[in-house]
Amino acid sequence: MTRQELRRKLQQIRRSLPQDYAKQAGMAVADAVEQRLRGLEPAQTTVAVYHSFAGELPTQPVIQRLWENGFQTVLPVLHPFAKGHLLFLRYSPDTRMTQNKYGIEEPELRVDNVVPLTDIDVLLLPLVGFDEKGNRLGMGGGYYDRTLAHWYNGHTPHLFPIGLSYDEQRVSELPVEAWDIPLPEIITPGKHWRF
Ligand SMILES: Nc1nc2c(c(=O)[nH]1)N(C=O)[C@@H](CNc1ccc(C(=O)N[C@@H](CCC(=O)O)C(=O)O)cc1)CN2
Ligand SMILES: Nc1ncnc2c1ncn2[C@@H]1O[C@H](COP(=O)(O)OP(=O)(O)OP(=O)(O)O)[C@@H](O)[C@H]1O
Repeated sequence: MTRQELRRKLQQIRRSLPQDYAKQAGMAVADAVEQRLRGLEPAQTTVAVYHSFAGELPTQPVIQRLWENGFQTVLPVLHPFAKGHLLFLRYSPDTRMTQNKYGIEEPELRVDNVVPLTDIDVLLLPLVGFDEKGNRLGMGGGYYDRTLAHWYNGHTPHLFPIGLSYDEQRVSELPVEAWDIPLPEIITPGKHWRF
């Protein structure tokens, strides 16, 4: 199967999961993320989250839990000029939001609210599929691949990436491209994967 075929198939599987199953899954992952971050000083720790869309595991419970614990959170925003790149902006309950070209909620772009990748401690990221080596298949924009490249090249010593996913999005082996960077960790409702 090609990447595009796999992407379509996995997206279809994810979209067909029942609503109550999705809700339980989101809560289970919120618990696991909370466990994983235990011991970190919340006020001093910045966690990049994302707003789920297109059948992704619901991240609202994760975001809610991080706020309850006092973590600093940021959300990805499509870069206004650099195609295929993300910016990360401060995100709190009173952040003014807008919708990007894909219909995903993101903070209004204000330069004061941009947080450099070097100031982010934990990068929670979406995926469409993953395999037993931590390889990741995304939506196809290369956005997170470009973000992960900074980490992989050692430019972000504090950053730690963790993928969030349904168990149903795992395949035994993904086709890998030169720019793909495997994730060190993925949290699903059923398992905490460390690669
Ligand atoms: N929740 C969430 N936020 C995210 C991402 C994500 O995967 N999930 N991204 C992670 O990169 C970025 C947005 N990336 C996207 C890339 C492609 C399409 C998209 O709809 N592309 C095609 C259809 C592809 C398909 O359905 O297979 C299109 O434009 O029609 C949407 C978002 C930033 N924010
Ligand atoms: N580090 C990079 N530098 C330059 N181009 C890149 C980089 N990473 C990915 N790309 C480009 O981005 C495009 C999309 O890549 P790919 O299909 O792997 O996206 P994805 O991982 O599914 O999406 P995303 O990371 O946005 O969730 C590819 O055409 C690739 O050439």
